[in-house]
Amino acid sequence: MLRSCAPRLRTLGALRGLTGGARPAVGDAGPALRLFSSEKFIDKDRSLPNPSWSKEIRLLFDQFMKKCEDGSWKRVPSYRYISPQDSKPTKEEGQMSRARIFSRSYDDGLGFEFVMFHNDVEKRTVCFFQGGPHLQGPSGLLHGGALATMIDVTGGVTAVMTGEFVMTANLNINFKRPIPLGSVIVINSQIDKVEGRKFFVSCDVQSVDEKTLYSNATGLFISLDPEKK
Ligand SMILES: CCCCCCCC/C=C\CCCCCCCC(=O)SCCNC(=O)CCNC(=O)[C@H](O)C(C)(C)COP(=O)(O)OP(=O)(O)OC[C@H]1O[C@@H](n2cnc3c(N)ncnc32)[C@H](O)[C@@H]1OP(=O)(O)O
Repeated sequence: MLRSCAPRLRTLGALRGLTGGARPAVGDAGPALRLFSSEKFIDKDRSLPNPSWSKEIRLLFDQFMKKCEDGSWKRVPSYRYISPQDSKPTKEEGQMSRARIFSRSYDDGLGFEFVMFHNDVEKRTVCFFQGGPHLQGPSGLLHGGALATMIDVTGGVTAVMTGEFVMTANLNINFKRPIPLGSVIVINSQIDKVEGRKFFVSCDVQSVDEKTLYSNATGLFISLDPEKK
């Protein structure tokens, strides 16, 4: 039993390691950005343009990279693998060493293509997302679970950027309009309230021209209690 839990514990160790040991102060985005430090990952940064990106998402990427120049916005790096911990894995744990972050588990263009930008002063994150062909739900439309994943990740990043490592406790999603597969959508997420370890986040999902509200959502993210290892 303990053995079968080992890979999970190791992953949790890796995740806890993201905070670098000390718990950074809420509101300090410097340490928060270091949660995404490439030292912890064995992979290239996947939130940069690749040939599968449409013109539309590239344009949005370029616009926001410009906004990063004065430091008000920061691009959030994103990786596929977390660096393996310590010793050589056993055979059964070896399988786990192939673990990928779900939202980065597809090859370029087939699944979740996205980039996020965070504004620390406004405590909000914007995500530009292009859902690939392997994310189909109803014919020609994006699967609701794929959208839920992106809402979860965007909300989670918004909370994580305060400097805490959080887990999702609750998500409530209203699916208002279907999303054409392959289209680019904009997910805006902000922190509405912080109560102790609880981060209340809201999200809306819109078309690029802001004419269509595809979805709105609220989420509760809870930072891990150091007393409850
Ligand atoms: C994790 C992978 C991420 C990989 C990325 C790494 C690199 C990039 C870095 C960063 C990106 C961020 C993007 C992440 C996006 C993906 C996130 C996920 O998929 S997370 C997996 C799904 N979620 C779970 O599996 C949680 C399972 N649940 C738990 O583990 C616990 O329930 C937990 C930690 C959420 C809370 O447990 P407690 O023991 O610490 O806290 P208690 O004492 O139960 O609750 C504290 C307060 O919160 C309320 N609370 C707890 N759960 C609630 C709920 N569901 N609804 C409402 N209130 C709730 C309680 O009533 C309590 O409130 P009162 O302090 O008394 O006022």
